[in-house]
Order: sequence, then C-alpha cells, then structure tokens
Amino acid sequence: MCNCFSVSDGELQNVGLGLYPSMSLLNHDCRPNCVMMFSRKKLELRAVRRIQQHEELCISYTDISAPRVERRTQLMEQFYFLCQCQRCSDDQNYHVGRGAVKWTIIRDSIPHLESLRHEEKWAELQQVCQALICANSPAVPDSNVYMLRVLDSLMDACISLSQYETALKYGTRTLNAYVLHYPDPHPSHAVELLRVAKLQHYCGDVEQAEKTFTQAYKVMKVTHGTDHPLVSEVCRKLAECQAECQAECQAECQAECQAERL
Ligand SMILES: C[S@@+](CC[C@H](N)C(=O)[O-])C[C@H]1O[C@@H](n2cnc3c(N)ncnc32)[C@H](O)[C@@H]1O
Repeated sequence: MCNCFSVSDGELQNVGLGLYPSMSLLNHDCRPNCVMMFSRKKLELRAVRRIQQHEELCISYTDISAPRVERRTQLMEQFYFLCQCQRCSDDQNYHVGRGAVKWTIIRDSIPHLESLRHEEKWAELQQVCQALICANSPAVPDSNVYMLRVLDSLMDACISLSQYETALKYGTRTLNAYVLHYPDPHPSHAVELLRVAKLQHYCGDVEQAEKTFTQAYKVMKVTHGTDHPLVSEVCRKLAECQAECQAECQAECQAECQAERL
C-alpha cells in the first residue's frame, strides 16, 4: 500500500467527504470507514462512522457480508493482495454459524440461483429457493450468509411474480441478518430496509412500514446523503404512511365517539 488518504482536519462524522482528486487511490478494508456512492451524476465518498485525524480512509472492494475466505480469494484474484485488515485477523465465524454439512449445500447452490436470477427465470428460482429453505431451515439459521442470499433471491422472485405477501414474509426474515453482516451503515442494508418497508406499505401494514421507512432513512442519510433521490423517495413514503396512520386514528376516534353517543 503506497498511497492512502487520511483525514487531516479533525474528526469527521457522517458527512459527505466530497469528491477526492482520485478515488481510485483508496485502499481496501473489510470493515471500511467510507463508502462510494453515486448521487445523480456525482460520485461521492461518504464516511460511515467517526474518523479520527490521520486515520486512513478506506472503502471495500468486495462484498463485506461474504466470509473471510471468499473475501480474501476475490481480493487475491482481482487485486493481487492478501487482505490482512483487522477484521480478517479476528474474524469470527458468524457468517456461516454451525451445521457445516447443511450450509455447504446452500453455498454450492448459490451460482445456480444467480444464473436463474440473471436469466429472469423467476418461477424456477422461486421453486429452488423454497426447496432449499424447506430442507435446511431452521438447522441453518437465517443469519447464515448463504441462507441470507437464498432469502433475498426468493424475495426478488416473489416480487417479480407479483406475490407481494410472500415476498414480505421472506424479506422480513432477512432484516436481522443484515444488521449482523453490516454493522456500520451500508447501502445494501439501506436498500433492503426500503424494499421491505415498501412491501409492508403495499400489504397494508402501515404502522410497521412507517417504522421500517424510518430505519431506512437513518441508514440512508449516512450512506446516500440527504440530497440523494432515494432519500427523497423514503421521505415521501414516510410522509404518506404518517398521513395514513393519522387518518386511521381520526377515523377510529370518530367511530368511538359515535358509538358512545348511541
Ligand atoms: C485501486 S489501488 C489502490 C491504491 C494503491 N494503494 C496505490 O498506491 O496506487 C488497488 C491496489 O492497492 C493495493 N491495496 C489496496 N488495499 C490494500 C490492502 N488492504 N492491503 C494490501 N494492498 C492493498 C493492492 O495492490 C491493490 O491492487
């Protein structure tokens, strides 16, 4: 690592760090303190946690939810280095958990799921995912990273097949796992919360949708920034939910008053 960026002007917290002269000079870390995000036509570097003066700014070149062996293999193959970041040194096996025999079956089926998704064979993807979940859950927990990928693929398939209630059932199961695999604010977590919140709203659970949109907003204002179009969408949906909840509340009050008068 010859070049690196660091913060030279005090601590930064949850701010857009702006456009660096050359973002391609940023090094990798499996628990990065920054993310890169397109906001309209601008590529922004955003801090995802407090950064101390002179601390190096890092992004992740790989999917941080992947287990260490996968991350390291990809980094070696694509960027020719063995990652020795703090996280790689003290990684726990929480990505996969126990029940190795079971989860390896799921892991080995991921490339097939990805090709079905790529070819938009939604009915087949749904069938394969449901069979995998039926055969392996709860022995393999939802927090297992491969189970999480199956749940996500199944949610995609159900949405594409317009089966929104079923999509919500599986989407809800992913949320705790996202918190585990993305301990800092992360764009993937933000988008997952938004997807689940939209499903909750569509399926009529307005109160829960309001909570999930709020969670999405909290993550997204860090990862995307308040000027980002997706954040405007979350704010719009949140306002819709709040108005619907208020209207529902008023209707209930009116009904109660009427009942008392009778
Ligand atoms: C996009 S460049 C990053 C900037 C590079 N450090 C430089 O000085 O030009 C990617 C290369 O930086 C090196 N690199 C980035 N992160 C690293 C890390 N965590 N450990 C070791 N080498 C790393 C690898 O050689 C990788 O192929």
